[in-house]
Amino acid sequence: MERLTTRLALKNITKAYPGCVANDDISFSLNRGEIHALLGENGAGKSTLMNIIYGVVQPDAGELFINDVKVTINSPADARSYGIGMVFQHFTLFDSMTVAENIALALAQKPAEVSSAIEALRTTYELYVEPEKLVGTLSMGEKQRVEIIRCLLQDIQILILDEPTSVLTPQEAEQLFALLNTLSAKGCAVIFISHKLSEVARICHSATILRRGKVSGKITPGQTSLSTLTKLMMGDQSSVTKTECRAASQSFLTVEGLSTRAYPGDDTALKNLCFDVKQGEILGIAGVAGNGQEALLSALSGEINQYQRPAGDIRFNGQSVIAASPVERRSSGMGYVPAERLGRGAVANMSLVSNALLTCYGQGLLRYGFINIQAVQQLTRSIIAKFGVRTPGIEANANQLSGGNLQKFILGRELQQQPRLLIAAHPTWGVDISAQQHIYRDLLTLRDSGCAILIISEDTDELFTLCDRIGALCHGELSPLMAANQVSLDQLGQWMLGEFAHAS
Ligand SMILES: Nc1ncnc2c1ncn2[C@@H]1O[C@H](COP(=O)(O)OP(=O)(O)OP(=O)(O)O)[C@@H](O)[C@H]1O
Repeated sequence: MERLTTRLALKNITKAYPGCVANDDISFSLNRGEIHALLGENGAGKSTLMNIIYGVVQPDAGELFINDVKVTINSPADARSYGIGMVFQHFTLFDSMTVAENIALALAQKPAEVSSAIEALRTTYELYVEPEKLVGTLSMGEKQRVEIIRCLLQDIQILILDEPTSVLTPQEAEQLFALLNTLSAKGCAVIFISHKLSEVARICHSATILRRGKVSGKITPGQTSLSTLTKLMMGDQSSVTKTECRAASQSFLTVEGLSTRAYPGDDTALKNLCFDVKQGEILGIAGVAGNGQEALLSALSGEINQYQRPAGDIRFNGQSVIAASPVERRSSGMGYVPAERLGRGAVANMSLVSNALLTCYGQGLLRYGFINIQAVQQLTRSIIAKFGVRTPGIEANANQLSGGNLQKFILGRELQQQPRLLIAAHPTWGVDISAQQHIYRDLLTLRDSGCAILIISEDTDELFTLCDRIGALCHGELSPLMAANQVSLDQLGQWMLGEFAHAS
């Protein structure tokens, strides 16, 4: 008998962690075909609530109902048996297997059976990825489609998407919106977590706003203006207007003929990259993840092993640093915000105090080889206060912070050091609008104080808001770099897809 999930309801859900109540008496409901946005500042409790619905986290109190019958969801497998599927921000696919093999694993079927099921979805939803393609060769948009296909083939009727557009080109985001409308028309409900209010207003029928673990409002996005929506979430905010760039003629970062080799499991190799970043300007490099961004970040930061040393040259203020260690590069004035927050940007099971010390040790925190612990604690408190990091305290471990709050901490730690060159990957990834505007202002102030800033990001809105010059990386090659006000969103999207003249 076909199972049909037509209504999900949560009543009085509460979940506490040491030092914080992540979900405080939350009630929420979702009907067949509804696209429902879940909004809220960083640490508001969105991921916790979705993890409860998907069976990853158990609530301390409260009840879940499917079609008005009380249920307990103990695991993701339980959730899927009730027709609930989730696509996480970080995809859960095996790169070395084909699309059909990946899906077959989840369905316990043969890849050939899956291939014909994929064909069937093509006609119903205009949703298709070639079953024989290796997942490692797919774009982020295609990988996301594979995740959605996998959900639909498991008869999912409630689809949870966690910040789904943060990894897509503008063109891929449009395709996703069209798919969500089709899914909704066919009765599938969607929970859409996003910090981008314009897309919420465009595609969502309803929205729940969380603030500090509680429901602070329920609204109809299409009938609510963007400014009202922002105020409901954050209170009054003025958005950042980019000031005129007064870049010096002198370059701080010069990259010449930078090429890397690709090793199995590594990001795409870089092919003969040439560019510079001047003091007092922000250069933005767009691109869909996996097109060489990781290789470029590693080459610039020096976080690379000696066998992977790139060809070509990198100079900071005229001095070659191609053979310099990350520590030496930092002492020449480099600040660095890597894409990966846990593991690269911060050590997961170390306290915020220890994580602050990791890169700020040069700020007078060490004397005769001893750590001045009071000074480190004071610095940590000041980063937390200045960047509005929500945490139970300075001794909390990095992995106890919500994604957005950890991002604020890592960026704050680097900005606090007043670098002369800042290399930042996706600086406001997962950060709420209030914090985002705060970070934009800080980056522009840093630029105006003469810092050279390189931003590598998938978020084109962010790049257009901040950058003075802009370009894109695709298959390890760099597009032309042009003044941001001379480049249209469409043009940047084409560059992100590799449509530009290639360097010989
Ligand atoms: N495993 C955990 N241990 C301790 N505290 C946690 C844990 N997971 C979440 N929290 C805390 O619960 C609160 C809510 O976090 P959650 O990740 O649900 O927020 P969010 O709204 O998804 O935030 P973001 O937009 O930054 O991803 C935060 O204060 C966070 O620090």
